[in-house]
Amino acid sequence: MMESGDGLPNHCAIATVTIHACFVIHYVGVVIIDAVVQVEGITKLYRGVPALRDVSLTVAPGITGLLGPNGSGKSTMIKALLGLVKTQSGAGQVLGHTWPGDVRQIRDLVGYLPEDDCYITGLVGVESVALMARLSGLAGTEALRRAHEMMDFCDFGEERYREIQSYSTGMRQKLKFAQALVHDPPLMILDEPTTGLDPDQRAAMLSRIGTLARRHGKSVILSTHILPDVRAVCDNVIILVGGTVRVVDSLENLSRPSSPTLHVTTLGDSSGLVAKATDAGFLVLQSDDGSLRIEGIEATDTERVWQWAAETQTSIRRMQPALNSLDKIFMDVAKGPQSLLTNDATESLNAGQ
Ligand SMILES: Nc1ncnc2c1ncn2[C@@H]1O[C@H](COP(=O)(O)OP(=O)(O)OP(=O)(O)O)[C@@H](O)[C@H]1O
Repeated sequence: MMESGDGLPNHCAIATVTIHACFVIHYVGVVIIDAVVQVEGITKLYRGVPALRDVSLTVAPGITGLLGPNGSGKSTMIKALLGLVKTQSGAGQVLGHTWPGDVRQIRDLVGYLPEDDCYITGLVGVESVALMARLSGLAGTEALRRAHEMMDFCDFGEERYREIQSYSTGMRQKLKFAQALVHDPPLMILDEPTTGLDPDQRAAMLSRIGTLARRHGKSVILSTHILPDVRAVCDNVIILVGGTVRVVDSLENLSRPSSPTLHVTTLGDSSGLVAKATDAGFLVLQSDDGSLRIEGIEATDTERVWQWAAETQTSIRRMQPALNSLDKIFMDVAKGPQSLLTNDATESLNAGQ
């Protein structure tokens, strides 16, 4: 079997191209991106207590970060989409299938990595992945071949022949990932896939997620508390708080400051530069680490900053357009009033309908 250069076999690439074609409709000169998930009015009560309150959301193709404080309803939302919990209300579509009516077909098209461990004691790693392949309809030899391919993609060596009970946390996360991917689904729903991973393993996991989305056209819903992971790979962000959707927007939109701002890191004293920028009418904020945010100045206007630095003998180490901090957005949203931010992904989808 030929490979596509990143450990995934070519049939995987072909399948995802085909799937992608189903979700991107070309009209003359206009590309309308269809939604991967579009649901409305989902309410889920656990013994009368709401975990999801009239949730409506649209997930565009690409990688979407699903964020929220503990208990905000992320896992319940995922389980609801997969029909693993029954909801009191809600309707919509997932990958073009009616939700919740066609939930069995939907499950066939989704690779789910649950938050908790899920394996059968006594099996070795590759047997466990092959079992998942067989459960999703592949015949014995093909299931085993595919399981090995997925284990290669997840950087398993000889450990694939060890019993899973002996696996480290990182290996168990990789195993769940291989299990979720083995049937080549167009949509992956990953619940905390990097929890418990060391920095190298975490980077490798994020790189795999990026590869699946960018090279193989898969869509990913990534539920996580780790905001740098969202910054690293996500295109869009959904924030749930108290069972309601507070934000659905692209990461690019959320990151863009309300006015153009430069982030400048200097070596040593920067007071001269601060004075020059302030005299020129710009608001300058100094961070705890000593770096500066010069607000109101366009990224194309860096010449002026270099000039001020030269005039005040300030050494600039780095200068780049400033981004809003995802941590701050998250904290503001989590503690703030009902603030539904606009959703450029949803708007572009709605505009095309
Ligand atoms: N099986 C259950 N029975 C009763 N209540 C539940 C059950 N599962 C979840 N809940 C409650 O529903 C709410 C949402 O929980 P959920 O696990 O969906 O949140 P979460 O955002 O995934 O949390 P975390 O980030 O901690 O995993 C919480 O108040 C939780 O206690």
